Amino acid sequence: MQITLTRPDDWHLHLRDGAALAAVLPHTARQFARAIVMPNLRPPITTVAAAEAYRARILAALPPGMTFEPLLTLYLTDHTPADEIRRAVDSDCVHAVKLYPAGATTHSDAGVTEIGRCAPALEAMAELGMPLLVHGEATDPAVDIFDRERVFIECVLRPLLARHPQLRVVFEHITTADAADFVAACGPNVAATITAHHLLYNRNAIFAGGVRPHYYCLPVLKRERHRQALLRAATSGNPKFFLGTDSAPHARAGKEAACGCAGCYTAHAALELYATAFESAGALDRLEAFASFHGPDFYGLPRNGGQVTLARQDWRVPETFAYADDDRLIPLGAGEWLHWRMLD
Ligand SMILES: NC(=O)N[C@@H](CC(=O)O)C(=O)O
Ligand SMILES: [Zn+2]
Ligand SMILES: [Zn+2]
Repeated sequence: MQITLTRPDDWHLHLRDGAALAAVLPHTARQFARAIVMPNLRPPITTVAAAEAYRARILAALPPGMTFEPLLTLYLTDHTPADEIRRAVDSDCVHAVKLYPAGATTHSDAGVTEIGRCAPALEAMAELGMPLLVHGEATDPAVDIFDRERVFIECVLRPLLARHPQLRVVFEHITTADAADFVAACGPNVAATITAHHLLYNRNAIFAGGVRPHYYCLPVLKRERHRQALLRAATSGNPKFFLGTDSAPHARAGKEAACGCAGCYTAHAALELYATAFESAGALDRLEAFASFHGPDFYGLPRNGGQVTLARQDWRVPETFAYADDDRLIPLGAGEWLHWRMLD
């Protein structure tokens, strides 16, 4: 059995830089025509000039013969000027601006401390139609980690949309029924990405027989009720929900540590993981729209030409991949069997 899809895109991806970039990029470029590339480097990508330089490094790291279009993003700070938004709109390179609440996740320390400080940039974005991508978690350490997304909706996102009703927003990597319901109830200017791992796993995966750092990401996996709500949203056919892997590579030493980094690496088998999730819901026929149509339609970009084929075929995920810093990269599902395989 095989399924053929219009070539998909990844609307939320971490490619890192340098040797790490060179290690992970072929996995994504093999499956996806384009990806929205996150700006949380050190230092973060806060200007169009920095985004253009990063785009050139990504293209230079692409193995000969592969094609891939990186869609860059700017990292919003308390001080992003409206002029930088105008430059981004005029560029062919930058397609969105990313809100990291300061302290919410990996490399977010330069992020936004108080969203009110971003009013000039947000007004320009609302006026010019530049999408705001949101890591939606409350950062008050008193808020329970499993409640951070829900609290963010009420304390930040709902008031933000009330102040800027035209603002185009992608609520990234949603993890709760609350977020899925919120997005579904908003106007067509609000959409969401959903990762494969949040469709496949609930929070038990982090603690199955012992602590499993490779299942630790942010926002953290939630309880089964939420996973089921995400699966319903992803397979609903609603164009507000689309594919964004949040594939977030970290060297093994950074993950398997007393204070391990947040992020799951899924680029090695992204489509296979999504196909597994959609099949579990009896909705393989909805995968193409989620993976290949809803994203470009929201971003106002053309859908891709070309196709990819997935075959019902058992294969074992490698235990590790080569990475940077003389270390290895542990993929999600390392050493486990998958039952779908993308054909070359
Ligand atoms: N998702 C993660 O757990 N980590 C991401 C950052 C992010 O997307 O929040 C990373 O850059 O490692
Ligand atoms: Zn995030
Ligand atoms: Zn991410």
